Amino acid sequence: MTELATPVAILKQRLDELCIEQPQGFIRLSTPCQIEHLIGWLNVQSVFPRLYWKARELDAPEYAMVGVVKALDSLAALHSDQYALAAHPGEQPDYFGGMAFDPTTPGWANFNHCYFLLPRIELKRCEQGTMLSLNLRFDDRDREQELADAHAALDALNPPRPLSPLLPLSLERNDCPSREEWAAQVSRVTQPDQLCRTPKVVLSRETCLRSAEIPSPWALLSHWQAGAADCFQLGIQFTPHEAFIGCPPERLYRRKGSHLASEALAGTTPRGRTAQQDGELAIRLLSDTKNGLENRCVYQQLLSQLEPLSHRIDMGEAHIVTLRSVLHIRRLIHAKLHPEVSDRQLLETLPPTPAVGGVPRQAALAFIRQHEHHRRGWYAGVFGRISHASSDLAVAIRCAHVGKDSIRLYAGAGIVKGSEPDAEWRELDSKIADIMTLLGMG
Ligand SMILES: C=C(O[C@@H]1C=C(C(=O)O)C=C[C@H]1O)C(=O)O
Ligand SMILES: [Mg+2]
Repeated sequence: MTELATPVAILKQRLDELCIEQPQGFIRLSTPCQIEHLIGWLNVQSVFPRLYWKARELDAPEYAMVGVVKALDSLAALHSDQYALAAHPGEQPDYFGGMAFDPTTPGWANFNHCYFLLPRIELKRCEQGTMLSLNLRFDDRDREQELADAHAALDALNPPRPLSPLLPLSLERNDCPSREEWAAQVSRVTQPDQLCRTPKVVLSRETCLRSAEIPSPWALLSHWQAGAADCFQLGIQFTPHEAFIGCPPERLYRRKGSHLASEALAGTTPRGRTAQQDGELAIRLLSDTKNGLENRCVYQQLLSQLEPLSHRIDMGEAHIVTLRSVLHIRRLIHAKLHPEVSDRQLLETLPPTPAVGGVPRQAALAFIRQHEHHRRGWYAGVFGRISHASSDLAVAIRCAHVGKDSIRLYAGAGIVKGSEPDAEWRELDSKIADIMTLLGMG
């Protein structure tokens, strides 16, 4: 018996026992399992979608899932699905997925603007070990069909295999916008009359790397995450030849009951070569006017949006977050939400934050729609886990779209008074440096 065969056999037996009962609502059948490397397991599954999620705390559980019990393509549908299941007593499910940056513009092929799924098969690894779960529901479908689908999902599971190493690639790079176009866009935003209308616009770049041989997105994510332990780690794949992966450092929010944690993460400098240089750069970053303004735009908007939703809001001091290639300024925000505030309301209100859009929001988005020529798709959107009891969502930056013959890397920079095109271009490069190094292009 392999590390998968026994747990699958146990779940099948539990499923057969379930047939005799009269199950209602949502049911999760779980059993311990020996699988250690979740991404390696995900890489060999044949069912889509495949999804991976880990929050940025070092002890956060890791989730890998395949297939769907139900997929929701709007926040309204997600909200009513949660509401329907909450009518049945017992456990409530976790939903996973994300949203595009701007639903009013064309997105990526095969990526809905909004997509959250209740997974069919879920592997969850935490400090106590790994659990394999089979999810089912009986409130909105034919019982026999649901049992048959669940059986088929177990039958389709493949045992894990080690991921292949990343081989050196020959990649051709193309930036959109080009360096010259970028300089023109930055100059436009920093014109005094434009700054009066939009004090901050986050401009972005798509770096397209082409090659005849593209590595598995899961192998890429596995190597990427090894150097990004203190970041969120995510991946979603709807079809065999395209996936969205990333290791974002930024939290949109985490909600536990009515306690909300959010943050303003904005203001950047590339890392130094020594700890002493990093220390000096950190002091300079915290006192820098341009970077301070980038951060202030984010927290001011978050505070004003959270104000009507909360009893109480607290914000911490500005501090430095040290990542592998960059330093950022961050301020943590905590709020006690009014009891009726839902994830739907939070997700309809907070994104896109000025960390990825700008201020004022609508004018900044209008500028981006007019001047950016690439499709952001799910880059700078939202990605994470939602449940009745708690939710955790990342701002989907430091991400890549992995296609059949290309890897598209995305990076943005907050353009404000004092931004200079060359320095902001270097900032974009420092934000993709981790993945570029992995690809042998560092
Ligand atoms: C937009 C991105 O990052 C945002 C922009 C930052 C900046 O300009 O200093 C820093 C962190 C994020 O707020 C990105 O990484 O793509
Ligand atoms: Mg910046």
